[in-house]
Amino acid sequence: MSAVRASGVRKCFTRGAETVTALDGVDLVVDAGQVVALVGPSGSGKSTLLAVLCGWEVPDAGALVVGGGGAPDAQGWGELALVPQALGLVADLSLLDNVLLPARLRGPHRRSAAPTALAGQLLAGFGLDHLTDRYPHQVSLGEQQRAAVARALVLRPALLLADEPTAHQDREHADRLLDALHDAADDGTAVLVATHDEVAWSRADRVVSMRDGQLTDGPPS
Ligand SMILES: Nc1ncnc2c1ncn2[C@@H]1O[C@H](COP(=O)(O)OP(=O)(O)OP(=O)(O)O)[C@@H](O)[C@H]1O
Repeated sequence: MSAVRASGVRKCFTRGAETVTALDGVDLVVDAGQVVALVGPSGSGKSTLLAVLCGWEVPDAGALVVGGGGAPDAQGWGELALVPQALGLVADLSLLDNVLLPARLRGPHRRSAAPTALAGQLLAGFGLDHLTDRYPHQVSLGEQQRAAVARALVLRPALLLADEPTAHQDREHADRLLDALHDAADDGTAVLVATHDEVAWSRADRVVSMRDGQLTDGPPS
């Protein structure tokens, strides 16, 4: 089952008299249980593609089906989760409360013990279990990034979009993050990860390459 089906997606930005074509007719399918690495040079359009897929940006043209259908920004955290490049942790919440936020927002009627247990496992696996009561500004950038990945995984979303999730990590922590993305895929999550990390490409089920807003299958030539 595909979690992303995009065809002919186009997105332009206007800066004064200049128009930037960030996405130029992008076709992409990501299936449940797959990890797809989205690679390409800085400025090629990777973050814009993730922004369109999560509903932060509206495409100018093309067809897009995310999850079970409907608008991307109408999907709950259980359907679509995001690790943005800027992380987006809530400054006034501890790391643990940040990670549990998707479960809280989902509402009490559907709350179960499962997210709490998974949050604990993720935080321990990412070496954050001694930092759970700290606020984001009291931990390192790499620790914040690992908390943001844990938050995105805590509901085992149908689709996970991750923008450079290993950018602030040493190799060992990066590998633990990649292990967690692949564990989620083994549980059925479709994972699309924009990355410059060649280990992430080598472990992905598929690599797609962006250049000047155009997407092709396979690693860059
Ligand atoms: N809001 C915006 N307004 C104007 N131009 C934008 C906007 N967002 C992105 N762009 C431009 O669109 C192009 C694609 O940017 P994007 O952020 O998608 O690249 P990227 O591949 O994710 O780069 P990086 O690897 O550096 O994160 C770039 O030329 C960028 O300057």
